[in-house]
Amino acid sequence: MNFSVPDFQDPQLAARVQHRLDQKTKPQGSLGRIEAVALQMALVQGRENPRLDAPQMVIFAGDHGIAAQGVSAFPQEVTVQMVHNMLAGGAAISVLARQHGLALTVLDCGVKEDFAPAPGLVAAKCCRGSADSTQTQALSDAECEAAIANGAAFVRDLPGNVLMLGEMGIANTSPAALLMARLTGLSIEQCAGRGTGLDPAGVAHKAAVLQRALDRHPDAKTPMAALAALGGPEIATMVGAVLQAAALRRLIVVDGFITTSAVAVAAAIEPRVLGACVFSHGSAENGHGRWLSLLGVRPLVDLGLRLGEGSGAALAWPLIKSAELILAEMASFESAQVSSAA
Ligand SMILES: Cc1cc2ncn([C@H]3O[C@H](COP(=O)(O)O)[C@@H](O)[C@H]3O)c2cc1C
Ligand SMILES: O=C(O)c1cccnc1
Repeated sequence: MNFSVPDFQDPQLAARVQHRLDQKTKPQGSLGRIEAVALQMALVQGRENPRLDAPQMVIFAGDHGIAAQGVSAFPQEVTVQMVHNMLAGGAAISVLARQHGLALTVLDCGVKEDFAPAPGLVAAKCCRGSADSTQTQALSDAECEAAIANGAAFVRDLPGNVLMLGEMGIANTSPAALLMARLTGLSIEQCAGRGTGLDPAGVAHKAAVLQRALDRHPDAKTPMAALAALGGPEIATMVGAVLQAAALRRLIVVDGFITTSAVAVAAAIEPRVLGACVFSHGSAENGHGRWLSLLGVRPLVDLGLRLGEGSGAALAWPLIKSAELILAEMASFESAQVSSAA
């Protein structure tokens, strides 16, 4: 596994782009975070005139053995059912992807059942669902490596220069919370949340289960060891996809808590990936805000979302697109013959 991710920090390019933004017909800095996103996409693409081409929303789907411990409010078969719903165009992400012209692909990273071939579905199984991490490693080392390679290979073949992260997998807030606890050192209570809608007793049960998983794997400390012991198929596949997308200078739009877990593992392996990531929203899931602060990043919007599926990334897409167009199309004081500040 060797991803050569560029150093997106280029002070000279940044100064040139900032100068261009400052010359546009507006008070300096008045477009706020939109200007920061424009600057970021220039640095990611390594050019003064970044353009966003064929954004790809990818739903990484997988199942989780830890679901057997009653850590989700929904049964495991919902993963398969929701994949069908997404392919049929009826899920939240189907609606939002259609609305915004985002190509939508479901990547089967390790759903328990097999799917018949279908338009918009790509098979990349590393396993048929992870094992229960309270009992054994969630993914064997070989499965985890296969998942990372699958994610990287998938992104290499993907058109466009924007990767938008979505996921589907009943119980996957559990591996995400486990990875958060292991990577940050925070207590499991600070990382585990309601997921699909557990009540307080359900959250307490989930935290107790997750503490057992952490205790079962005390030596899984490196990012790769933690990912295999505590993670899951769609998270591991996403880690490979994120590393590969950053290596290819693609902008990565991160959705909620689960996609953040994959980005955090990728960043623990190669910190430069964070430079390629735009975080769409602050999820209402308990640990998310805390994790984003520790990663030193700020989400674009806060809409009280707690769905996943890439829904927040899709909702933030128009803001990201606006940043591109402001930089590309807005006139300067000189070209529009507007007087600049006195
Ligand atoms: C109908 C339905 C649609 C969803 N779409 C995304 N998720 C989200 O909820 C799951 C994670 O929460 P937990 O860890 O509590 O199971 C993931 O599938 C995530 O994508 C859904 C969940 C449900 C029930
Ligand atoms: O933030 C998320 O990604 C999330 C939160 C709850 C349930 N599913 C996903």
